[in-house]
Amino acid sequence: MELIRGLHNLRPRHRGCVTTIGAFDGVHHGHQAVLQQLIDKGQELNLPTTVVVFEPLPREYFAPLQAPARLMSFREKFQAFKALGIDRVLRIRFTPGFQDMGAKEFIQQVFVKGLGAQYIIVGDDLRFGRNRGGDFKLLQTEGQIHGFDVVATSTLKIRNDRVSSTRIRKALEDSDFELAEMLLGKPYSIAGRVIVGQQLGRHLHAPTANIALRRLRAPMSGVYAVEVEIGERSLQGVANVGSRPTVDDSLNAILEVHILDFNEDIYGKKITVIFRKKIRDEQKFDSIDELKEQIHKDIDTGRQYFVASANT
Ligand SMILES: Cc1cc2nc3c(=O)[nH]c(=O)nc-3n(C[C@H](O)[C@H](O)[C@H](O)COP(=O)(O)O)c2cc1C
Ligand SMILES: Nc1ncnc2c1ncn2[C@@H]1O[C@H](COP(=O)(O)OP(=O)(O)O)[C@@H](O)[C@H]1O
Repeated sequence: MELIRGLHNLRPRHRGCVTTIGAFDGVHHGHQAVLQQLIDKGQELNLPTTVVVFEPLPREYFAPLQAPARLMSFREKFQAFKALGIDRVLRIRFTPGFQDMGAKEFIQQVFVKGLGAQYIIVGDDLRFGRNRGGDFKLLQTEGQIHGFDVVATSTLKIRNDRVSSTRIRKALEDSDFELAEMLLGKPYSIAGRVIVGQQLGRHLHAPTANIALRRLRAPMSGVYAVEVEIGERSLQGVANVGSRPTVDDSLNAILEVHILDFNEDIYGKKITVIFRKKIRDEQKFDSIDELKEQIHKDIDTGRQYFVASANT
């Protein structure tokens, strides 16, 4: 799969495709249905599939503090598109210059000149261009002029309700990992590289592999029983998602996982943490000793959870 970094990197060979545009946060069941429809259409017309995404998301650009927590990083999204069999991803950086582009100009630059789109599938609530002036209708009208078809995505419902990134964020906040998995079509996970922390964990007799969350503010916080994938191995652990108020006052969110019965150096390795069950909320302790005692209780709770779930 090819990543096209910005409109200025579009070449004549990228013209002629079927395409869709959106945030695709989570690449959930609803998104997967749209992407499959796109792949089918591409095969029918013998054209490559191109997914257009904004990075950062418009809401993150305009109101970084109010923007909802993301379900996945761009890297994870890219991997999900790749796994589904999408041919190309066009990543458009939201910049001050870009935000002034009018809706018709957007259609011209992106779909007509840039991609030579033959078929576009979008949500009927899509808004684009300066002041969100462009909508589905405008895209259809322009399609008649420029010769491309525009179709609306159909709504996918699970448990009597629309599948959406917002609903998944809510499920995660409620620690309803079963519902989140049903909506996502896969268990909710966070993947990243293990970075060096304060080297305190080993003194608490609970070393923790730390993953920086960066732009990915996690959609939930607390202590969880988790599965950890390292390469082909699947291990069990307990994780904390939060700002570690007892030992750090920076408020930077981090994901830390103590892997059960494990003693290897995994700095720099890529790991995937799958959330299974919430154990408790994060707390600020008065002393490191209290924190240590609680973490060891969490480890016991995590162990009991995995023993019980193996027996059901
Ligand atoms: C299961 C678990 C639960 C944790 N709970 C809390 C907590 O409630 N409050 C807190 O401030 N830190 C919590 N932490 C984070 C610890 O403060 C942190 O892991 C420890 O300071 C080691 O940091 P280091 O990896 O940077 O050395 C938790 C960590 C784990 C693994
Ligand atoms: N059971 C374990 N769970 C997680 N990491 C472990 C474990 N055993 C050893 N490690 C290694 O130790 C490191 C964590 O040690 P720690 O003292 O918490 O340091 P840091 O503050 O750098 O995370 C991990 O990044 C990993 O390489």
